[in-house]
Amino acid sequence: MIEVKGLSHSFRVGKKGKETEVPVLKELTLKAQDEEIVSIVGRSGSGKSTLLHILAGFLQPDAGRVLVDGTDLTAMNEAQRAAFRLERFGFVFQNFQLMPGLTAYENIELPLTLKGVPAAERKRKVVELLENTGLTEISGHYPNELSGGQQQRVGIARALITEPPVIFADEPTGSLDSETEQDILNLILSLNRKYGITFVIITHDDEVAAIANRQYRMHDGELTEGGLRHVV
Ligand SMILES: Nc1ncnc2c1ncn2[C@@H]1O[C@H](COP(=O)(O)OP(=O)(O)OP(=O)(O)O)[C@@H](O)[C@H]1O
Repeated sequence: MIEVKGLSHSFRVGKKGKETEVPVLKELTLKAQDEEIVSIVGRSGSGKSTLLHILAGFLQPDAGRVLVDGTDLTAMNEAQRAAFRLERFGFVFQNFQLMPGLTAYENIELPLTLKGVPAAERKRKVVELLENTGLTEISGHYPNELSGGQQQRVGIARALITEPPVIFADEPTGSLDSETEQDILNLILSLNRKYGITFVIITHDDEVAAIANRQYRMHDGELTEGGLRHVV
């Protein structure tokens, strides 16, 4: 479970000596229970990316706490946060961020190789995940030989391969047409059900936000909880 309490952050902007403080996050409270899909919807500039960077431990807030299963991320130093992130969090990006020189298979395998997982275990895991994400047939293709939707499937599989309990997705369908968007949202829903992974989705799109069990709305750095979707 992720719990955010009293989270505030400002950026100092402008010329040296003449900087001004711009408050970006104002006393936020947020909760993401295990196995939930949580969405944070808001306009450009409302502070969503700043919040995501703090939740994932890339940025230290001015005030407040981020508790992940009771462990306070904000009390850790940078190295501790990086190690924690590697173990616990996966990331999905709007522009996929696949390695262009690696095939779909190799892109998905890469996090396991970096973790030092033995070859036989890597193969078993990648083959299984390729099947579960519908990618087996295109596993030998390079990113530029794939559609946007296929590239995002590979991006999602790569985030999943190390089995993190939480995946942060920053505008995961922002580069896709509406039909492909639906396809990727269905994949996220099915992976959430199958593996019990918590997804935290940042978006400006109300339709994307609507797949979440718990929906937050960000407006000028303030966050309000906008209702629960009851899954049947
Ligand atoms: N490193 C920074 N230094 C100064 N100001 C920043 C910095 N990062 C973000 N900001 C400012 O903080 C505010 C919120 O930005 P943020 O990127 O969090 O919004 P967002 O909702 O994610 O927008 P978008 O959807 O366009 O990515 C903006 O006014 C932005 O200019």
